[in-house]
Amino acid sequence: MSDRPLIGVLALQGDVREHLAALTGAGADATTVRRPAELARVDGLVLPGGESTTISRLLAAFDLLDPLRARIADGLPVYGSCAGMILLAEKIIGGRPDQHQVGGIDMVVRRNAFGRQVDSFEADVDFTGVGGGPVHAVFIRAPWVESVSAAAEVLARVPETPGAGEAGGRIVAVRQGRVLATAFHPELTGDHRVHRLFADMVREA
Ligand SMILES: NC(=O)CC[C@H](N)C(=O)O
Repeated sequence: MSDRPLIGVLALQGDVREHLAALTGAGADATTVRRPAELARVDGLVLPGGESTTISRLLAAFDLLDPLRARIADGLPVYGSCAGMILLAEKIIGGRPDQHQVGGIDMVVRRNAFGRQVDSFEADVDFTGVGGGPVHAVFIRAPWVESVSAAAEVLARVPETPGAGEAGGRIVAVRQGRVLATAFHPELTGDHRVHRLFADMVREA
């Protein structure tokens, strides 16, 4: 693997530009992925935040669903933020009946867990594997992880502060092998440490 891996951002819907900028800031080459041929040439892939039902529908319409599942089974490193986390879950609560799961992490994720769009939520979370202090986590109509199997590693939880309410202690970052997911959006804060962690996972793959 070269020092600057080529990392794709799935560009069907969602905050694609922000992930491209964060990946570049994290020392990777970044490119958009919309077709199977583009998926085939990347060393890693980001599934952005956005709307998971829409992205799942477009994945099927663009003939990317099966190729993406196949590449993940083959060991492609993938990072999903928010809607991307939902897509990577084996099982979701609160999904639409026609919503497709990409899968990759043996976890159950609850959609829109923190409340409505207006109730976006921010917290500083300790993130295993990310040095340099807590990560400022921005949650926007975010999911949280209800449960993970022993195959998956919990990397971050919402701190149990009085203001956190029901969100306190919830799992919001998970890794299973080469697949990483966060319920929040590190691509929105200008802090590239989570993207650097992912770029390192791609270099190691
Ligand atoms: N910011 C986000 O990615 C929100 C995710 C969205 N609520 C969904 O269910 O897909």
